[in-house]
Amino acid sequence: MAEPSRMASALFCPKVMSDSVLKLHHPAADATATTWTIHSATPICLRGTVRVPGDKSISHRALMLGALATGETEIRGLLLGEDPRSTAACFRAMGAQISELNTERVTVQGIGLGQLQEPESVLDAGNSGTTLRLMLGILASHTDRFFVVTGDDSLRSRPMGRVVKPLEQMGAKIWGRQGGKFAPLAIQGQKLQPIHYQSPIASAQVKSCVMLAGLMCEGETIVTEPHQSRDHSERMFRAFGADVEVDVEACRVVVKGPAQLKGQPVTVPGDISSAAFWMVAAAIVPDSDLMIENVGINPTRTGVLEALQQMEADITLENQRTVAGEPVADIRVRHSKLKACRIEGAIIPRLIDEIPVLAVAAAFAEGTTVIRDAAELRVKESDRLTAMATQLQKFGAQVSEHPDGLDITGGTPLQGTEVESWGDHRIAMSFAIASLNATGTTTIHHAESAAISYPDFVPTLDAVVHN
Ligand SMILES: O=C(O)C1=C[C@@H](OP(=O)(O)O)[C@@H](O)[C@H](O)C1
Ligand SMILES: C=C(OP(=O)(O)O)C(=O)O
Repeated sequence: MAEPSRMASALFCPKVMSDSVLKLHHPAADATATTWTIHSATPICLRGTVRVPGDKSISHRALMLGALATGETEIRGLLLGEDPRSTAACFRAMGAQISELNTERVTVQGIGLGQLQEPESVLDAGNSGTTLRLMLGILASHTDRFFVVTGDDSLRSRPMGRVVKPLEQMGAKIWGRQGGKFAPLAIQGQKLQPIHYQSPIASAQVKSCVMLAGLMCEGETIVTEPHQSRDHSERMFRAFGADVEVDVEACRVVVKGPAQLKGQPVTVPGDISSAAFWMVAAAIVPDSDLMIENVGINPTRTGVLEALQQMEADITLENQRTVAGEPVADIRVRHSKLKACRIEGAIIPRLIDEIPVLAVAAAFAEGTTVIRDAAELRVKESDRLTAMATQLQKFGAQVSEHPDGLDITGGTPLQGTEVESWGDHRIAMSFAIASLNATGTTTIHHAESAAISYPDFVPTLDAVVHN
């Protein structure tokens, strides 16, 4: 537990802000878009307690496995972001009974492995790569049923060949744009054969897609990857009764099928990817002290903690515990002087979604932070390397872009500016954090995307900012 006197200052610091630091408006030309204007006229600090929303990866998997299991799955702490909503809508369209989504309690009445119904229309994964790629592994193995899947402009430009290729090796029949490389994709379900797939990329989406297809195969479906990616599927498959073996050293997973899944209670921990915004905010804004409660600290996700600790951020983990098979802690972060670090190699999949906000931390760190082996960021919701390089430069930061990373030299004071987020949630929220320690006003376009993973980002920011 935290030292009591410091806890008290974190929890009970009086809030004196009279007005919101962040203002929203909808540009006349596009009522669906939201622009954020953040004004840091007087020195601010961040204080208090934050409870981040449920983990996005675990939320998707709980809905999917719940739909494939027999019996009821009860989910507590589900993320109510747009991405899990897309997953819920797709599985409802295939016959799963999913109650109204809320954070308290969602129930999924599963219909059993291989029993999803052919949907009457196109399945829309929205902005969510996880929904589309994981769902493909499930649909491909549903014999005698036909599916068409698509997504928004961003998702239709993201590579699907990485999951289509192993599924085709298993016998799947999939058609799509450019020979199956891009959605929309059409799938004619087949009886699949198990394979040993050596994935060229460390991707939990690729691994999970093949594992999901393997659930219905007879025999061992094996996936190896160059570095270990997040292991939420492995943990949840086991909890639902599937036979899964993991060799962490060899980055290898074996699924023995056919499986029988049984509905389970799932408690979703807070998302460390959402917590990362507050960790960086508290680390860079002078006089800040934030307690971030109930954060999932699964070791395959904690690269952001290690990177920030390497940067000499003042971080302590308190109240460590295990909730529904996932390690959880409260994370306290206080402002400190940051130092540059190198982020590359095996840690990259363990902090892949946090690189944009780590780039913000680097802009305030002494020395040059080097990020490499992160070319995957070019095929996320936007090209996150170009987005961070070009827009941080507008703030006055010294950033150079490399094919697989960034060099960021900290120390130059940032100045408020006008930036584009390309409708990418992680980019929009990263710039909001940068603006807290920039002088003047920052305008962030297309920030409505925050609702993809963090619908309450703006009220949470307002609650913790003090001056
Ligand atoms: O499996 C998952 O839930 C995810 C895996 C990651 O993608 P990749 O596995 O494609 O790197 C991550 O970027 C994404 O936000 C969620
Ligand atoms: C990359 C992300 O998600 P997805 O691939 O599911 O769209 C993300 O949330 O940062």
